[in-house]
Amino acid sequence: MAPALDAQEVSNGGETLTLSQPHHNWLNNNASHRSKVTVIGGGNWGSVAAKLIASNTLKLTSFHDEVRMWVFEETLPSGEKLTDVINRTNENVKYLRGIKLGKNVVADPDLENAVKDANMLVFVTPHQFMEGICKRLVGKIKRDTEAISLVKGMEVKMDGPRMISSLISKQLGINCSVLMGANIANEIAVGKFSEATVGYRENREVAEKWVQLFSTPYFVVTAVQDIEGVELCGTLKNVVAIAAGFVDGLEMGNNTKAAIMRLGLREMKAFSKLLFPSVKDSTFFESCGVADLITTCLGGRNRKVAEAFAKNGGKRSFDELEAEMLQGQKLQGVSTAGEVYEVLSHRGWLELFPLFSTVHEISTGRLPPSAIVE
Ligand SMILES: NC(=O)C1=CN([C@@H]2O[C@H](COP(=O)(O)OP(=O)(O)OC[C@H]3O[C@@H](n4cnc5c(N)ncnc54)[C@H](O)[C@@H]3O)[C@@H](O)[C@H]2O)C=CC1
Ligand SMILES: O=C(CO)COP(=O)(O)O
Repeated sequence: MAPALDAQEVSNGGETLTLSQPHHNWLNNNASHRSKVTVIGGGNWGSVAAKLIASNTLKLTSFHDEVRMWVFEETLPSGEKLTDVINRTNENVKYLRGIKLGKNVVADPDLENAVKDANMLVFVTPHQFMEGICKRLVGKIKRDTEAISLVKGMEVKMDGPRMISSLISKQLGINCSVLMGANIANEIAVGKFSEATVGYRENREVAEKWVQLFSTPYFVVTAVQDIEGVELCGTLKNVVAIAAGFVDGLEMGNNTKAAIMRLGLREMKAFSKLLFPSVKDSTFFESCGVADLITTCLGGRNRKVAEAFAKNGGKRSFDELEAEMLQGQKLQGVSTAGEVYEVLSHRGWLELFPLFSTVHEISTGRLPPSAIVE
């Protein structure tokens, strides 16, 4: 979390705001104090996030135009490097083919170089890579940096579950907000309307700066002071989406799928509140809650691969189906189900969460897909 240094009062359109020193620079439109944004992750959602941000940094004087995007380097079948192709064509041909990112997006394969001038970091990679990325960034981040995590997932350690925003905050010593919502990346990439929720811990000014950076007429962002609630919604709905995919694969129909979504929402809420009693009921009615649950259970990648898993009677593994169907994109629901299961069994809560635990047991082959409705 950013240290609360000497509080200052500044005037903002007649309203007096009290700001801590690290955030003061953000309100200063002087070119030397413009905020510089780096997106860490160049996958499907990472590329769309960079595109949204880059359309705004060109218009808003409080940001540098250029948006750096750290891309995990890979060699394409043509023999070219992915970052070279992105910088030459302005397209992420592997993860978001056919969409121009904006000329001010610069792909960078060097993580340290990508963050060296930034004071706003947007984390958006599959959650399993976040621990390694954070380790590489220790000591490389500017002091007054603010972060936001778009990553849906969590970690489980010996001392219990840890949300990705806390991993970032603790490892890097910076404040981290989250942005989650009903956000299927391919739809936003072509300008179809959607909403999103920023979750923040304390500082409303910081949250508003993130809202400003992401908002477009077709991407409407709202901020709520419930970081754990927002992040747990985004994380747990992926487990429910796996269950919805099983139901689709078994051709059980819409009523059954709606029942799965209802039970899933109930378990999402119960689990979140058991872990963090401060989580607010109202958060489940924001885009990050019920709306993300619905869109992912209808049109997400977790649903799609789980449908194929159930159609194959569980005989082909998720890893195999993921590699074949998503071509490098990653599922989060199967590993999240495993992480949730670990928390549930460790705390003796398995019986309280039949949907979450059954998803894990089916995904690991201990139960058949039909167990989802038993
Ligand atoms: N795609 C979507 O529609 C949405 C995704 N999200 C969330 O955003 C996060 C990122 O998702 P996407 O951008 O879609 O990623 P993705 O599913 O496209 O994953 C591929 C990314 O992983 C990277 N990668 C592969 N191996 C790596 C390694 N060893 N180290 C670091 N990176 C590596 C690839 O370079 C690529 O950037 C996930 O938590 C996801 O749940 C959230 C909302 C929408
Ligand atoms: O999080 C998402 C939409 O908000 C995307 O979900 P999938 O990873 O299942 O595609």
